[in-house]
Amino acid sequence: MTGGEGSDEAAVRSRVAQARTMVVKVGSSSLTDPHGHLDLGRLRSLVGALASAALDGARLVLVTSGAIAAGFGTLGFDQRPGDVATQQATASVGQGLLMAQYETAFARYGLSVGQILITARDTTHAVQYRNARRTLCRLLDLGVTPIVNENDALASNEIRFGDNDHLSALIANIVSADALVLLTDVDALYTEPPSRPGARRIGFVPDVAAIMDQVDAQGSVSGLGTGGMSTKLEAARIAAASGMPVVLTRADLAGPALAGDRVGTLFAPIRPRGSSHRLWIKFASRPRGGYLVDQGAVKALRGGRASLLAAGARSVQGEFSAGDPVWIHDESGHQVAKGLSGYDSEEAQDMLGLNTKELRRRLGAHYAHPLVHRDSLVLV
Ligand SMILES: Nc1ncnc2c1ncn2[C@@H]1O[C@H](COP(=O)(O)OP(=O)(O)O)[C@@H](O)[C@H]1O
Ligand SMILES: N[C@@H](CCC(=O)OP(=O)(O)O)C(=O)O
Repeated sequence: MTGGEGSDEAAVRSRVAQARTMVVKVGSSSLTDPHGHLDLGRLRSLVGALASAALDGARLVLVTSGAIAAGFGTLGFDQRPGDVATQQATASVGQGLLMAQYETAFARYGLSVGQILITARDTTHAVQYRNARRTLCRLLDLGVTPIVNENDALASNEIRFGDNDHLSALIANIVSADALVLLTDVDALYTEPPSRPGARRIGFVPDVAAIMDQVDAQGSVSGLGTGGMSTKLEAARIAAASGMPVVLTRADLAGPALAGDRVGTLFAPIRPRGSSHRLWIKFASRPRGGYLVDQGAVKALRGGRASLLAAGARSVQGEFSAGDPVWIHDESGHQVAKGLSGYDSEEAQDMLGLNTKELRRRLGAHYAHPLVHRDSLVLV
């Protein structure tokens, strides 16, 4: 396994210990009793650990599942509903109950909470993303702990996250967190599901990208959560590639995990921290179309810090508006980069293959700019 940006375990632990802004994600399996109902004792002890960190000066965002768990008993069901419409209705009932419990639990420590319900669309569109960032950051500045969940009642099936692991990594990007803490029902990542006899505990992962296919992360054993370990590994990959350390451990170890103590699995950052804007382009934006570019353009882009000029673009793929995220493909159709287009797909058609001088002469000065500016472009 190769070492990443911060491959020395002690150094990464100390980054967690010193982290000021942290996103903490807790899964359904850590908030429920054996029948799948919300377990208030577990919720309150989690809040105890979070409150203690917050009172010590940490700026925490809690990404919490549990709306369905909190709602299905009230509706008279004896288990989590299976169909999407009933799940959504149950989440709508349960989300209020869940929030009420968090509000009461945090209030015992004199702390306020604010609810943020988010859909995948809120993270894939630049304007909503900025809006979410502004609200979350303002809540943190006001000393409030934002409590985030997916807006299950409204999220449509095709675009929903479905599990909160991925969402928590994107929230960590949105608030430029210093660390991400994933709390679940196992103490650490294992080489395979821990119920299997040969499973070995992994304490430190210097490079999450390198470990992804070495670990067997089959779906949830508890049947209460949705993502299992594979969505947690994916969340850890996004966070590590965004330059932040990740701790994965059991929810009752939240206190030591937030303090940077030696618990759970620690994932080292694999890159220096990027700007929130570029991280959004890389991990959250969903392009609807793109540009196919020639070899010269690919070379320039891969060389680093180059913009995509119209001269190197061969064709426009799909329909998009100026400002939309787009893929940049090479001539064999491989993804090279992602970025925000400076032009509508229709305008861009007339610009293909033209150099800056020709663009200015034929189409006017407004067109003498890159198709995708380097500040809004990330290699993939
Ligand atoms: N390689 C692995 N290491 C650790 N846990 C694993 C692994 N593969 C699968 N799991 C299972 O993943 C489960 C946690 O995922 P999930 O139930 O979705 O939790 P949550 O509700 O916290 O999101 C654990 O109960 C564990 O049994
Ligand atoms: N958003 C849903 C939770 C989805 C879910 O189960 O997520 P997780 O437990 O984190 O795998 C809820 O609040 O019930």
